[in-house]
Amino acid sequence: MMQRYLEVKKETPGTILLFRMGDFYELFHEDAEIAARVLGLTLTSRDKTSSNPVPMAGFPFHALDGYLKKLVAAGHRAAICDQVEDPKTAKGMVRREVTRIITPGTLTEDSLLDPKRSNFLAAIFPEKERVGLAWLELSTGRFQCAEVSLVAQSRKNAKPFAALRTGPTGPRLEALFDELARLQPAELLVSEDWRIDPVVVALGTIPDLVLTERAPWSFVPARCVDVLKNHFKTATLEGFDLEDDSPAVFAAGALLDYAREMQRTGVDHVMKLEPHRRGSNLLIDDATRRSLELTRTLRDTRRDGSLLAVIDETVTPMGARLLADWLSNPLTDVPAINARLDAVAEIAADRSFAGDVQSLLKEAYDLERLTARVATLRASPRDLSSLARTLALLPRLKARLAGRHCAKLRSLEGNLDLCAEVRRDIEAAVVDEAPLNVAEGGVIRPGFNAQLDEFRDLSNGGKQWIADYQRQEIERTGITSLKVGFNKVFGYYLEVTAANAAKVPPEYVRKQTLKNQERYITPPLKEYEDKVLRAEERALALEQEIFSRLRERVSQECRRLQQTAEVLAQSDVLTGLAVLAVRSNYCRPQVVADPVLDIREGRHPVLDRVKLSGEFVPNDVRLGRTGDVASPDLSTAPHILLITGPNMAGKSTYIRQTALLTVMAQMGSFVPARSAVIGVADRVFARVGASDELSRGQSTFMVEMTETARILNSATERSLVILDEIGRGTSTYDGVSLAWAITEFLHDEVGCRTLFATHYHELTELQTTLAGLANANVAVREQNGDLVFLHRIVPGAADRSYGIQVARLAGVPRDVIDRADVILKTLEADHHKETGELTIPARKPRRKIHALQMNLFDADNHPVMSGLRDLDPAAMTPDQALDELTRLKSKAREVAG
Ligand SMILES: Nc1ncnc2c1ncn2[C@@H]1O[C@H](COP(=O)(O)OP(=O)(O)OP(=O)(O)O)[C@@H](O)[C@H]1O
Repeated sequence: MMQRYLEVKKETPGTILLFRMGDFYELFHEDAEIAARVLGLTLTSRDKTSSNPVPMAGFPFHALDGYLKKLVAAGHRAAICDQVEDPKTAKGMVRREVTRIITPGTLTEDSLLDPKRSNFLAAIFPEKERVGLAWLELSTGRFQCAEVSLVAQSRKNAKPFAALRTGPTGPRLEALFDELARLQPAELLVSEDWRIDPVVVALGTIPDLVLTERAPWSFVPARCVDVLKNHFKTATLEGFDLEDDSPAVFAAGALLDYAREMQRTGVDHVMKLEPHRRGSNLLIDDATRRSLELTRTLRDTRRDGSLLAVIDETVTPMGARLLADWLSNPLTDVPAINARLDAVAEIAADRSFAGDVQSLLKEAYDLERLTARVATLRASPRDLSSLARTLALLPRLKARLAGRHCAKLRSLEGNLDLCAEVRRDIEAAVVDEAPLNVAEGGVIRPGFNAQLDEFRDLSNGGKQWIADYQRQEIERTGITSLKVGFNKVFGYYLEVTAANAAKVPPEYVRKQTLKNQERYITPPLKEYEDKVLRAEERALALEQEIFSRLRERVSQECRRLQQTAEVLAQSDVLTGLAVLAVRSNYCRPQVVADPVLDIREGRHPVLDRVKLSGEFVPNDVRLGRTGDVASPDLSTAPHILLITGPNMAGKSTYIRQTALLTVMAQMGSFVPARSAVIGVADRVFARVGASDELSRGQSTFMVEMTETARILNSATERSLVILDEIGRGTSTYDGVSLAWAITEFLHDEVGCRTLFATHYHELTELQTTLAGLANANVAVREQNGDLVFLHRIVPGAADRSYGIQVARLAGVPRDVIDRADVILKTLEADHHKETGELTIPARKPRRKIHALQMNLFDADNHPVMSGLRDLDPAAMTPDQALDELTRLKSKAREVAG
C-alpha cells in the first residue's frame, strides 16, 4: 500500500495527497505535518516501533469538503486518491487512483466556492512589450483573454514616467496589475522558466495570489494553439476573433491544458474563448478601484460596506456574480449603457414585474454552476433534480418577460431557452427528492424502467414470497410457531422453537442453535435469497447506468443551458438594479458623450444607505467645458473644482460620490441624485488617502507621487480625476508647490474633469489665473465657539481651516488646543512680516512636574553624598566599611522615601 502511495505521490508533485484507506483519508510524511498545522489534525505515526517512524494524520472520508476548504484557503493544492474498486470484490489490494486535483483556481464544488464571487484561474504569457493574460471561471465555463501592454500608455507628448514597480528600466506593469486587481484570480499559472522574469517576480509580491509553476513545454506557443483548436474542434481561432500568434492565445492554451489536467472528468462546458478588449470599458486602475471601495472596503477588504454590497439587490448567486462583473467593467458605449438603463427603467416602472421575477428567481438554483457540473460529469442526482426544478420555473419567467418594450428585455425573452426536453427527461427519470449520491440508489423514479422495477420488486417485494413460504412450511410441518428470519451472517433462515425440533423435516439443514430456538436453512430459501440479493445489486448497477446515461444526455445541452443561465443572471441583475432604484430613490442618469457632469442633489450611495433618512446632505456638481456648444447650459461651468474646507466637513465624501455616480451610471444603474447628466468617462482616476502599498516597500509619499505621475501621464480630456490632498506627505512648501503645478498641468495640458480636495488654501488663488477652475468649499457654522458641519458645498474658497476646532472635537487635551491657538495666531501674524523671522512665545507650564529622578545639581546636597565625601576608606577595617555601606544604603532609602 505504501508502495502505491509513493507512486501516486510521485505523479502529483506539489500537492498534498489525500489517500483513501477504508473510511479515512490519510496523509503521510510532510503532507501529514502540513495537515496537522493547517487542518489541526493530530499527528501520529505509522509503525511506531520503527526507528524511523512515518508521520501520519487522517480524517473520516465524509469530512472531506470541510478539510479541502481549509487546505485550499491556505493556498494549497490537494490530490484526492480514491479507491476505484469495490473492496468486496477486489482481488488483492484495492486499486487506488487520483480522481481529482483541487487547486485554488480550479474549484467547482459549491461547498468550496463563495456563491457570490467568481473564482478565476488565470495564466500569463509575457512577451517583450505586451503580456498575454487569460482567465477562466471553471465553475461556470466562462473563458476570456486579453493582451496587456507593458509600454507606458502615455498621452501624446507626455514623458514616460519615472521608476515604477520594477525600477526605471523595467516593464510598466500597471496595466497588468490593474487587470489582475479587477479579476482577483485565485491562482495564476506561469512557466518554470520565468522565475527571474521581472513580470513574474513582480507578480510574486501580490498578496493572496497563488502562483503555480508549470513545465516550460506547456507554454510552447504552437502547443498552446493546438490545445485550443483541439478543444474547440476548430481549424483556426479566427471565429473567436483571435489571432493565432497573440500571447493572449498562448496564455489561454496553457491555461486550458492545466484545467484539463486538474479536472480529470473534462472541461466540455468551456465552449468559447472571448477576447476582452480594453477600449469598450471604463478603465479603472488598481489604486482607484481600491480607493473608491467598489467591491471591497479599503481598510479590511471586505465586501460589506463596499459599493457592491450596497447596490446588490440580486436574489441569485448568478446575479450577484454578474453584478460584480458589471461593476468591475462599466461601459463606455452610450447606446450599450442606455440599453441597460432602458431595461432598468422599464422594470422600475412596473412594481409587480420586479416582485414576480424576483420571487421566481429566488426559487432558482445556480444554473451556471449546475451546468458546469453536468458538463464535467460531476453532477449528483440532486444536482439534476435542482436543474429540472430551475427549468420548471422558466415558462413562467418567459411569460413575464413577454410583451416588454425595450430591446434588452425582449432579447432576454428571446434567448430564454426553456430546454423543455431536458427538463422532461430529468423529471421522467429522477425522483423528486433525489439523494446526493447515486451509489445508494433511490434515484430513478419507479415506472421509468421496467427492468429496474422488476429488480426492485424482487428485492423489496420478497415479503410476499416469504409470507407464502412461511405459511406453506407451517402447513407442511405442523409447527405453528415456525418463522422466516434474516440476519447478515446466515442470510434467510427458518426458526423453530426447541420444543418443536423433533417435527423438523430431514431436508432442513441446521445452522445455529440458540437457547430456545433452532435455526435452519433450506435449498428453496437459499435460492430465493440469492435472487433477492442479486436483484438488489443489479438494481443499483442499473440505476447508476441509467443515471450516467441521463447525465451524459443532459451534458449535450450545455450550450443551451449556459445561454439560459446567462438570461437568468441578467434578468436578476436588471431587476435588482430596478428594485434598488425604487427603494433608494435613485434617478435615471442621462448619459451623454460630452465630457460634462451635471449632478443635482447627488448623494454618496454608501453613506446614504447607512445614514438615517434625511441625515445625508445632498450636493450638486457641475463640470463642463468653457464655451462647449454641445452643452450650452454647462458652458460656463468649470472643469476643475478646487474644494477647500475644514477637516471632517465632507470633502472626500463629495469627490468620491461624484466618481461613484459616474461608475454606477456607466454600468447601467440609476444613481442617487435628483437628476444627473453624466458625460461618459474613458477612465476614472482616484488618488484618495494613503494606500496600503507600504507592504510593497514604497514610502507613502512615493506611492502618492507614483499614482499622480500616472494620472498626469495617462489621463485624457475624457477622463474623470479625483484628487484628495495631494502633496500631503511632504513639507508644506514642497506640497503646495507640487499641488499648484499639478493643478495647472491638469488644467492646461490635460483638460479633464477634475475634483481636487485640499487643505492648501494657497491654491485657491489659482482661480484668478485658470479660467476653467472654480473654488468651492464646504459650509460650516461656528456656534458658541463650537463647529457645526453643514456638509453643504458652496461656491468660493473656505475662509479658514478650523483644524484646531476639529482637534478639540476629537478630544485633544485643552492645554494643547490653547497652545496651538497661540502658535497659529503668531504664525498668521508672522506670515505677513517682511523679516521672515518666526517668534513663537515660550510656553508657560501650568503646573510644575516633580522630577522623580535626582538631577546632578540636587545630588551635591544629598545627605548620602556628604556621608560619602566624609569617608576615609584607607582608615577603615572591612567590617567598618561594611557597616558604613549598610548605613548609607538605609539613608538612601529613607530619602527616596
Ligand atoms: N453630505 C454629507 N451629509 C452628511 N454627512 C456627511 C456628508 N459628507 C460627509 N459627511 C460625514 O462627515 C464625515 C467626514 O467626511 P469626509 O471624510 O468626507 O471629510 P473631509 O472633509 O474629507 O475630512 P478630512 O479633510 O479630514 O479628510 C463622514 O464620515 C460623513 O459621516
